[in-house]
Amino acid sequence: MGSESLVHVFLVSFPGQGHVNPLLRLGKRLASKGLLVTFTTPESIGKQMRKASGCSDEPSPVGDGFIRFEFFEDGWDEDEPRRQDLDQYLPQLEKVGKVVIPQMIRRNAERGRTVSCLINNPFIPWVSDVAESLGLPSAMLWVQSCACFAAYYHYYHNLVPFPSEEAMEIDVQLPCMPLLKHDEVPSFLYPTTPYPFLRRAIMGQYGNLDKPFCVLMDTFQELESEIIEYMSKICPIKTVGPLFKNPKAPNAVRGDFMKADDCIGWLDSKPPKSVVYVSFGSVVYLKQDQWDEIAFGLLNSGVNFIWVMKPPHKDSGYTVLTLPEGFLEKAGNKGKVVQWSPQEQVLAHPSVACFVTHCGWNSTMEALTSGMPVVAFPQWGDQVTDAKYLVDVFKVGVRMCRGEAEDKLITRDVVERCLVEATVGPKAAKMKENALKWKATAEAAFIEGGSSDRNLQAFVDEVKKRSVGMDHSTAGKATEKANEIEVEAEAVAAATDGKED
Ligand SMILES: O=c1ccn([C@@H]2O[C@H](COP(=O)(O)OP(=O)(O)O)[C@@H](O)[C@H]2O)c(=O)[nH]1
Ligand SMILES: O=C(O[C@@H]1O[C@H](CO)[C@@H](O)[C@H](O)[C@H]1O)c1ccc(O)c(O)c1
Repeated sequence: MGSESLVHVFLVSFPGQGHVNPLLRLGKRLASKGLLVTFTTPESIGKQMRKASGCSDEPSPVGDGFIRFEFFEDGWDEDEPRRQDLDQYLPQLEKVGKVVIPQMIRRNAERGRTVSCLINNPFIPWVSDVAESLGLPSAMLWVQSCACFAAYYHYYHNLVPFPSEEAMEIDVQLPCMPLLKHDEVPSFLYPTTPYPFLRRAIMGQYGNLDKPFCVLMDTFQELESEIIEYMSKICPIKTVGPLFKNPKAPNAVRGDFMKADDCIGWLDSKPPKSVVYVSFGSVVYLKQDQWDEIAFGLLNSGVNFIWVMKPPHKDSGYTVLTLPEGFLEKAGNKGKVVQWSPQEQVLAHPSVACFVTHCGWNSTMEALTSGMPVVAFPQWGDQVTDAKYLVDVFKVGVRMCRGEAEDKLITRDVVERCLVEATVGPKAAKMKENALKWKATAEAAFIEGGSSDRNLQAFVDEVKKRSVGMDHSTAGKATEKANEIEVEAEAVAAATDGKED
């Protein structure tokens, strides 16, 4: 069957690696169940994805369906530095996205690929407005834990007290969740957060929560059972994780912004469970003095290690981190420093003993699903909550710090102690045992007939059912609305021309 006769879903992603990965993984899962999937995000990232991962606008077969990429211009010059400032970039994305996404949908309809459903991830809640204005069904993929989803929900609706300027250090008790200390609540909710624009973006999603007919989540029933059950009574949640595992679609289609350095051969040469993998994801940058302490902690512990040292974006304002003098020589063949790693493969490698992680939700799910114990080094956002769960609830981790808000230098001795605790002795063995249990539970969830697979199938069936009503007249209505939006946008642009920067 050609791709054009398939039901078509259109995925719109916030341009961050930790957002693109889960949405693209969802896309591959949907494609493997027989849908045509178009994945879009701004061209500035599309350009990187094309170069590093070969993403193309031609449909690639995935299982019973297809996936293709179609990027959009965000209205700014190629090297516009304001893209690194989300306070400015998020409103720009909304302004442009509300015009160009309907145009893309109309073009697709004209080419025989009528869109039946729009799916977005958080930070770009306006996609639900676009869907509504076009009369299209929509869904949202929540890319963090259900625990964080619940925390934001209770904050948005003012259901329990959260830390405030008057009471900064209060603990937070949410239903069906362990007591969160003040610094274990997603840090965008702290009154002092340096990222209020991300709180605004997430709150925008909650303001729009009545629009998607389904909230998909990259978690699984058995991992967060009580809170999932609780929140499912309030929102139309479907857990579909871990999304990074796709039995029917191997890794051919990927969305990395940077090509991964090869380190698998090096790992092959190391004994089983002898390597510590260190990565802080795609957005966290530590300070130089902290970097130095980690470097000495790694050397002093004597472990083998792979350390990801990604270069900062030129407009990010971060200075390039350096390694202490003579570090690489002292580490010799015990250590490998890379700019970007093939993380899924690294976590699955038998030589890797543990993962020093910033606890982003993707890294958390990938570690749990790979049976990999962690050393938790959270910084901000959901990471501080994920660290709490990894250590105290899932019992697969040692805590190395409490987050950026604490503003505390973690010394080389603490780094060394945590690395030893996570790799040798009875505590390490117990954490590994727990991690392997989570791996087995995760596998049972995503294989055919498992809880996540059933939810995903139910979602696909619902999208197909809703698409039946979407005959030519509905497609025509979408085209008409897209035309109206375009005309309105042109009028606004003409009226404001020259008045803006
Ligand atoms: O060297 C690296 C570092 C990270 N990742 C991937 O990048 C994503 C990072 O997402 P996460 O939510 O953990 O953190 P973020 O980067 O969003 O802070 C995960 O899927 C990782 O597997 C990777 O492939 N190579
Ligand atoms: O929030 C940003 O990225 C990460 O997203 C993950 C999924 O929500 C999350 O688990 C992880 O902790 C986050 O680091 C993000 C923030 C700012 C920015 O400029 C980005 O490009 C991404």
